[in-house]
Amino acid sequence: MSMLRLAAQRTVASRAICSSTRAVRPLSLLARGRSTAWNASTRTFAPVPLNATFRRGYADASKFSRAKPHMNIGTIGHVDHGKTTLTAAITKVLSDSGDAQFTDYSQIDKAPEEKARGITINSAHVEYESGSRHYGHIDCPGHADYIKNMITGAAQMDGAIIVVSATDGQMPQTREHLLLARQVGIKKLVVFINKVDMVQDPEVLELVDMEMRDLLSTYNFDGENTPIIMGSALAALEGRDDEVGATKIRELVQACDEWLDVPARDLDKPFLMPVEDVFSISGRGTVSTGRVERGIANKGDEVEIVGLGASFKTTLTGIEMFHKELDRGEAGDNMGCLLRGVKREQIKRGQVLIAPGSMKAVKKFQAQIYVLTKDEGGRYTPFMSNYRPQLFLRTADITTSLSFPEGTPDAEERMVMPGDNVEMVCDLVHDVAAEEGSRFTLREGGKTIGTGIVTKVLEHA
Ligand SMILES: Nc1nc2c(ncn2[C@@H]2O[C@H](COP(=O)(O)OP(=O)(O)OP(=O)(O)O)[C@@H](O)[C@H]2O)c(=O)[nH]1
Ligand SMILES: [Mg+2]
Repeated sequence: MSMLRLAAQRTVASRAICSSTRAVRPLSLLARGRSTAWNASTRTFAPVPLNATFRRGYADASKFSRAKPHMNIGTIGHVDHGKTTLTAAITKVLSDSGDAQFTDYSQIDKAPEEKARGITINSAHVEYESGSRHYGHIDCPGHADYIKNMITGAAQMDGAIIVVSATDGQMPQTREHLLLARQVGIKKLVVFINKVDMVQDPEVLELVDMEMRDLLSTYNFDGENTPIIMGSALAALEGRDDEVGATKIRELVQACDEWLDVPARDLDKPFLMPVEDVFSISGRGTVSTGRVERGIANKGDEVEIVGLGASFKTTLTGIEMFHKELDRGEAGDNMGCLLRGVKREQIKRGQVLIAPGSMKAVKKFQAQIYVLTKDEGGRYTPFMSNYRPQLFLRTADITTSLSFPEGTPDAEERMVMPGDNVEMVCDLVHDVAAEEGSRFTLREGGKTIGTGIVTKVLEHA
């Protein structure tokens, strides 16, 4: 193991990563079309401005087919382990059988800063099909500075592929992403041990495999039975060494088909879609994108926008998914909604679109919180009442103060230690749509320090 760790440290030390904490808007399915869009007649991606893309969607988009069940998955894992290469490789291998449009690496990491630094910053959406499913795939950033974008991406996934490099073995964001995946409700993962072309010693691969199984179990995934595929995303992308390249990609997709479950969709519950991103389309209005968490929305339905100070109603005048038009969106869909008469400034990430009256914004709630230990990437030291971390709930990111519930003896002197499970009161700076059972993550200074679940709403907005 020491060899692996040493190799890992070397790799990290050798990476020249300038650290920027600039907040970056994630790309969304529609944002992806901001610079390229699939042209069915020429079978190529062509540069198209966003506005044109969305308008074109309405002008000539074909209908989205529901012939195969739709599932949202994506790539997570430590920086540089090959998530984007794997994403591109999947579309390449599946495009050979006509089940995907090849999306090259440079079309996924296409922002100038991503290209300059060779890392993913924004999560990106691609789509492909297996024999039995239609997949929406979100490629997440691995760099610790962009965990915020990773959380937003992972929050939309029903299952995930965790990529780990055979040369490094598990690394800090391998662990943190697993924990966050668990927290946002991902139940099953498939592991892809990448870069096997760079490892000659089979024992090293065995060790990475064993360690990943242990780690999965630590975070309450099924470590014993989770499929682990070993291959080389780069070989597959470059069309060489089939036995570690294309063959392994096909095995990976098959493992996703067989192991990851399409979750039971809450179609009967009232509609809820967290806002992931917002665009303004001149001449048409404002579009909000996100994954429908529950329920159904039909074109023409009234929806309410709730959270971050907003609460108003509007009409859904259009629904689009992967540039194809829909008459209705349902739980699990990753879609864009055209909203009547809403200005771009009126809606932002962190709010939700809901069936009118089905949920309220809250300012204060009681929650059961688990505080991560330093080994889990959390705090080294305890904290006290009035501690103020960032609270991530669905796509919202809000400062909260934490205090002990009324009546707690010696509340002022009480300390919360890393590893503690505590009941605390969250008093939010802005209101957010939440209810009992809503899950959230607490972060501070670039670290995940806790996870929690709302147990009782104390104050509505
Ligand atoms: N030798 C080898 N190199 C690989 C393989 N897969 C990816 N790489 C290289 O590893 C580097 C990082 O790959 P990316 O796909 O950008 O990694 P990533 O996980 O998306 O990185 P972030 O998104 O920044 O977290 C690139 O130089 C790839 O060419 C592989 O199978 N073998
Ligand atoms: Mg990447």
